[in-house]
Amino acid sequence: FTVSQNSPRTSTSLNVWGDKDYLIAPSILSADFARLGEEVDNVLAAGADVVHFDVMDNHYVPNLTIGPMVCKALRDHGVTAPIDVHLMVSPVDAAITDFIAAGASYITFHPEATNHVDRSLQLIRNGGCKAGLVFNPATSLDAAKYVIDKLDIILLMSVNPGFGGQAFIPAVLDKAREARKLIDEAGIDCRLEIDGGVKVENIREVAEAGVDMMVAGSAILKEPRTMEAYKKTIDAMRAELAKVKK
Ligand SMILES: O=C(CO)[C@H](O)[C@H](O)COP(=O)(O)O
Repeated sequence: FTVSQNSPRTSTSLNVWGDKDYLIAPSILSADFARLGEEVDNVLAAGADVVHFDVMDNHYVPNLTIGPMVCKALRDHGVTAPIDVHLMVSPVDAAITDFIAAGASYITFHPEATNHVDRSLQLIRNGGCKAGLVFNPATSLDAAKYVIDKLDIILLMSVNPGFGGQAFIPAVLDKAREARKLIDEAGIDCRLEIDGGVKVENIREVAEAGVDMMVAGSAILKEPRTMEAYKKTIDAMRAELAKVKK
């Protein structure tokens, strides 16, 4: 993968970045890893915009998942949709470099996982990817203020990172409103993403707090694991999003 293929300004990701009010990004943390390619094909055929890819190192978070080889395997499998890599690793720069080479489209990391937030954001953008910071439920947005011109994504964790299937933490809705204000006042082209416990039942409330990129793992990728079942959930999410008051 060349940098230009990954560039948000030249790749297929352009169409799902600016043209849609809301992006739905199923988290493959909840996929059947024994048939990952098929699962990703099915969830994209069902209408997902983005593939959310959770990288956990058993150090920054208490779980161990997947790395750049799996990202490259999805590209080799034929996945052309944006791959949204959420790094739950420390340190971050080596992983950033590896994921750029592996075909990532967006890369986000936690500010407390690196000593050099500004430099790591530049590393991502210089690699042609969208760059973002991730904030845990109890972490303030302060770091975002100092690098706001280098952010394409602010990702709010609405669970403590490490595991899928946890309950949504409602206090994050206030933080979403704060982040939306920050983005709007800065006048930047920045998505506000949320991750953790998002379901058909709460997606509208999340959107009304200003979020425009929805990660959902266990709400979408579950039994019976068919394209039709995934489509039913994604369609129901979009129907809720269509009711959002602007
Ligand atoms: O980053 C994550 C956990 O750290 C997952 O993406 C997140 O939890 C999504 O799973 P679910 O929608 O089941 O809560």
